[in-house]
Amino acid sequence: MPIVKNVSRAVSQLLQSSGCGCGISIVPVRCIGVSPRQVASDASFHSVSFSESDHPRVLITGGLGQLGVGLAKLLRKHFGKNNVILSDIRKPADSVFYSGPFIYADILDYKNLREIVVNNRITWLFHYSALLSAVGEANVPLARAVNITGLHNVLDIAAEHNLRLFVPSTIGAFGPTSPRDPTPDLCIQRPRTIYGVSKVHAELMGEYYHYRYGLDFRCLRYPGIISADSQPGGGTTDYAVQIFHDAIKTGKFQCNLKPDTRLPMMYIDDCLKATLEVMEAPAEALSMRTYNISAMSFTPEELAQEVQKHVPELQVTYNVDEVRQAIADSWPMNFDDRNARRDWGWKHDYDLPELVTTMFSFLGSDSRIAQAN
Ligand SMILES: NC(=O)C1=CN([C@@H]2O[C@H](COP(=O)(O)OP(=O)(O)OC[C@H]3O[C@@H](n4cnc5c(N)ncnc54)[C@H](O)[C@@H]3O)[C@@H](O)[C@H]2O)C=CC1
Ligand SMILES: CC(=O)[C@H](N)C(=O)O
Repeated sequence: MPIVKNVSRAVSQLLQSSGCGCGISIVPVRCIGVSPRQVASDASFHSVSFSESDHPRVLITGGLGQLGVGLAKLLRKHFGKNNVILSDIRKPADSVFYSGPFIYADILDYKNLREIVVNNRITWLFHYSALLSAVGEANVPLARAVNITGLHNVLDIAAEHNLRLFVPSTIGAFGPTSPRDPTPDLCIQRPRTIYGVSKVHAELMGEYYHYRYGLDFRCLRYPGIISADSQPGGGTTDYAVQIFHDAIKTGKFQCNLKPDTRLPMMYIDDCLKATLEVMEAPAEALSMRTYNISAMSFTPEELAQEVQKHVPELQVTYNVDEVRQAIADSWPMNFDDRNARRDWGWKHDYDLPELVTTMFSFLGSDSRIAQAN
């Protein structure tokens, strides 16, 4: 197990430091055996270790989930196919495997992860591995391991190798005692899921490593993300993806949340655009290291009405899943993202009507049950 040495020295340095991460001589990040991993004082933390003319060398962890393949595609367009490595513990589909570099990476295996970062000269890391809200509640020990222990591994490797690190957080990082309409960046965060607790932990640890060790940590709190060509991984907002597939395949959709459950949502292109933009933003522009981002907010009933404009025959019924409903009832209804808009120019492209039109054009309206009949 990892041991943090020199605790008293580290604490006294922390208490003496101004909080900007400057002026710290040697910081033990994590020590194993006789090979302490250290971050030297003269490391250039706020700029990544590639020259301006070079592209970053990117690693995406947990890249085979709902968001990772799309992120790899976007980043490869910007930085070149071979500069972006997708990784996961699952076997990739042929289309993913042959679209660019893929590697096995278990974030719980510290040495393997470090080897990948070193051998591939990684400079930017997007840490997407996680267990989402509903699957997390179904397996708390695994969620704790992946979302918390895995994050610790990633943070230490990022600090040790001077990486720019992106870790997504979520609307799920808030709880029933947070202001819910709207939810600002800074407020009470007392989530009631292991997913939420682990994400608050990630926000705080990332910011702590930033102020304490100078780690270039960047974090966005994503709303529920809606995508056409990738499936959600077991969250509370999954219904908002499933409705499109069911509308097309069967013309019937059974929703597991109540019709009036309002949650912030976003189309995947906006989410990935924001992720790249915050990673490219100059450090001076970032007054914070964790930002809410927002695009739209709707209830299942409102989404169904918009979907019915495209599939008028769609029948929607409600069979509430108590676990998901309790989670959704504790989450923000609207997200206040004014800081992201002011600091680095965040602006979404998709509201509800554009989202629904885009989803149907992706999924192919020809195959709609309504038309097939
Ligand atoms: N999809 C959404 O609506 C939202 C996602 N996020 C965050 O964005 C990130 C990506 O989300 P999704 O792609 O939707 O998640 P997902 O659940 O679809 O994919 C997560 C991936 O992590 C991988 N994974 C699990 N254990 C691992 C391990 N030990 N080592 C390496 N990989 C492991 C899984 O195999 C899976 O492919 C997550 O951190 C999630 O919390 C935040 C808010 C909303
Ligand atoms: C909003 C999220 O973080 C995710 N989609 C979930 O529902 O767990």
